[in-house]
Amino acid sequence: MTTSNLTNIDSKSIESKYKMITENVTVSYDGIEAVKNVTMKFKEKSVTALIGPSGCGKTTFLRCLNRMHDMTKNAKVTGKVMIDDIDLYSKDIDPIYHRRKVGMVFQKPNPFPTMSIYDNVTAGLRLNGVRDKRILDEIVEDSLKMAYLWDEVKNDLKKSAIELSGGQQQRLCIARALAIQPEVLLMDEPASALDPIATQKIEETITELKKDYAIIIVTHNMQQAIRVSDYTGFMYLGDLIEFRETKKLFTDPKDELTAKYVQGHFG
Ligand SMILES: Nc1ncnc2c1ncn2[C@@H]1O[C@H](COP(=O)(O)OP(=O)(O)OP(=O)(O)O)[C@@H](O)[C@H]1O
Repeated sequence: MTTSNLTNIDSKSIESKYKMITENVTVSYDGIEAVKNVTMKFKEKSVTALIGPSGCGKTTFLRCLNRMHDMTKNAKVTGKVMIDDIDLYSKDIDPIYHRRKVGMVFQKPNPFPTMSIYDNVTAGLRLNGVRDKRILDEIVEDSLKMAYLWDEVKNDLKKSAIELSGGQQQRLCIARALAIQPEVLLMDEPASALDPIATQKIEETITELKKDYAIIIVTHNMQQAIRVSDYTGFMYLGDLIEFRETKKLFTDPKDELTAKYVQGHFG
């Protein structure tokens, strides 16, 4: 399928200010393309959802946005991923410095199991040489507040992270990602391992975080995309089929495949 990605980008999106832009991103595993020529623009202070059937390339694409494929031996990425006009894949940049601008939250909560809540949040900072206790304390409080976990754990920061509930662990992982002060937050099905109440909390957290961040979220759950996102990209077999404001994509899809998918004809 060769749908032109650019023609299906909503014209309103193009006028706005973008935090991140991908240009013709292609990812192949052992020479087989899993993501094909994807061009997308991610606005500041907004949530963009990536939807599509299993295996369509959502996670593969998301992982390009912070160069996570650098660690996958059989993966090859081509194209550009621009953050504030700097190409993350340019040979002239320090990938570690720029990768720090992009935080990631995974499908399953993955706090460091042997560490306390406090140490989980500060792990990345300490790795980057921050030692000042006063600064660390401040960042712990700010990050946990941003992740809407502070009130539940403020008196228990030395408690082991694995003593938290699944939903709390996921919000701790969000706090850990925020502690290194990223500019973009990537979330790969952040609520799929959680119960409905924890899911609601994560969705509320996402809605609050978008006041400060560009958030890109992969989700299987179309209702979740409708609830939390401003823009949605529908992918199919590695192609970006349609990318528009969420409301429009779900109520007035331009592409027949998108229409079939959002109406639940295949999944
Ligand atoms: N490390 C890998 N090596 C080889 N092929 C891979 C690898 N990771 C993913 N793939 C393949 O790439 C394609 C896209 O996978 P990806 O996980 O990105 O899809 P997805 O849309 O996120 O799926 P799901 O919704 O099931 O998580 C699939 O065909 C998958 O089998």
